Amino acid sequence: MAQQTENNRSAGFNKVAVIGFGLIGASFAAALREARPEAQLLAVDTDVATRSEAVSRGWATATAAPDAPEFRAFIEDGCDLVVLATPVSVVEGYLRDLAAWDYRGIITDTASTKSRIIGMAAETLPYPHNYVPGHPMAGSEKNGIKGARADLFKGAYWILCPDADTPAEHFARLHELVTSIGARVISLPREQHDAAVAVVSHVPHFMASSLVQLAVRHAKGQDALMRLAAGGFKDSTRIAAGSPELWCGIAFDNKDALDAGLREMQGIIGQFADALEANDRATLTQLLAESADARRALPAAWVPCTERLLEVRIPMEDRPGVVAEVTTITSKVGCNIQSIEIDHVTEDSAVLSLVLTDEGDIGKLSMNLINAGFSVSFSPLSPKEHAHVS
Ligand SMILES: NC(=O)C1=CN([C@@H]2O[C@H](COP(=O)(O)OP(=O)(O)OC[C@H]3O[C@@H](n4cnc5c(N)ncnc54)[C@H](O)[C@@H]3O)[C@@H](O)[C@H]2O)C=CC1
Ligand SMILES: O=C(O)C(=O)Cc1ccc(O)cc1
Repeated sequence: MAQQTENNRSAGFNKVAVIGFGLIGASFAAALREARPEAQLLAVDTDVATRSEAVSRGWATATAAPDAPEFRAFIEDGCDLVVLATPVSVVEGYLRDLAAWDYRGIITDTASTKSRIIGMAAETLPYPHNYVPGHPMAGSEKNGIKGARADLFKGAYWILCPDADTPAEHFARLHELVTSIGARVISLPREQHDAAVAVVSHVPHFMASSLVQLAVRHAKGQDALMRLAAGGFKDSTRIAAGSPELWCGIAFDNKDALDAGLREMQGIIGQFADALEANDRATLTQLLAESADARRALPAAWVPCTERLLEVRIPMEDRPGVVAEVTTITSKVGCNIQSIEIDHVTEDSAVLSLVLTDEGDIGKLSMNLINAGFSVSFSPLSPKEHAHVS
């Protein structure tokens, strides 16, 4: 275990380029600088003021304009992680640069939609398996480095989308990185990502924006109306203040799922309106009660539990895609992977070792893994036994 832990520590990233140093890129960099102060961090951004603020805040060890020779030199001289945190519309040029410079390190991104960027990466990158799509499910209505904070991702979910070609070590390293900045990883199949976030992030944004539209239309000629907007209105519309350009880009990158979600919402609003029109109190109460129950059941802020840990060991001889399959099954049943290690047994066989916190349905996890053809062994682990957790 001591050797294993040592290996995992040395697997931390030492030279990281963050491209796009706005709300998300700069917040990630700030968190990484706290978690791993010894790592070099290059901030790449088109905006001069952003670059100078990146250094003055201590969130980058160096900066470069996209066309500066320092950027290429950093990539070619041992950069081991590139994080793409620009709007998706400008990502393609960077993928081309990385391909032209024969970059062989890991690439991830933070984009709110995945299908377009995944398509570009598959077409452009010579080593597409080195690209592991990512998406932090945290942010804010502010944009740019001015809105960035080192604690933005604390307690947040961070989606990773490995696939059958993703090397187990890449996933393990990114998992360690994401957990080191206080976020928790959810593994999601690539093809499910955009439809899933349409429902929980993109449709809600447009609903918030619609609510504000409604109020603005009624406020015309009624000066006091907006001042009456109380807590409830503010709670449900905060995100509507987000960047229109960013959200227009997200909408068109996820056009079909967003369109379907908005039309479904029209139907749901219609159900409320119909019940009201029909004086149907029972239906109206029923709809409200269903929503209230589901809203109350949302988990409170997540605090990692490291008291009762469980180790799951899964042999992975000659089988591609084990990490994607196993981590997706784990996320699906609500279990949380605290850390992930690969113990190499022989040259072509290894054991995937997951340490789980005591969340989710372990019974279901075991059943689903066995049904998927894995042989699994579970054993309880005390925090002391698992040095990597602390
Ligand atoms: N805003 C949010 O709450 C969240 C955003 N995201 C995603 O993260 C990505 C970044 O979003 P934000 O940080 O919110 O945007 P932002 O607008 O705050 O930052 C974008 C940064 O990229 C820079 N930039 C623009 N074009 C560039 C180029 N060609 N080369 C280099 N830098 C360039 C801008 O100067 C700015 O500093 C987007 O893909 C977004 O969908 C993901 C989760 C949450
Ligand atoms: O501001 C908030 O609370 C958000 O939910 C922000 C957000 C915006 C875009 C994403 O892709 C993910 C999260």
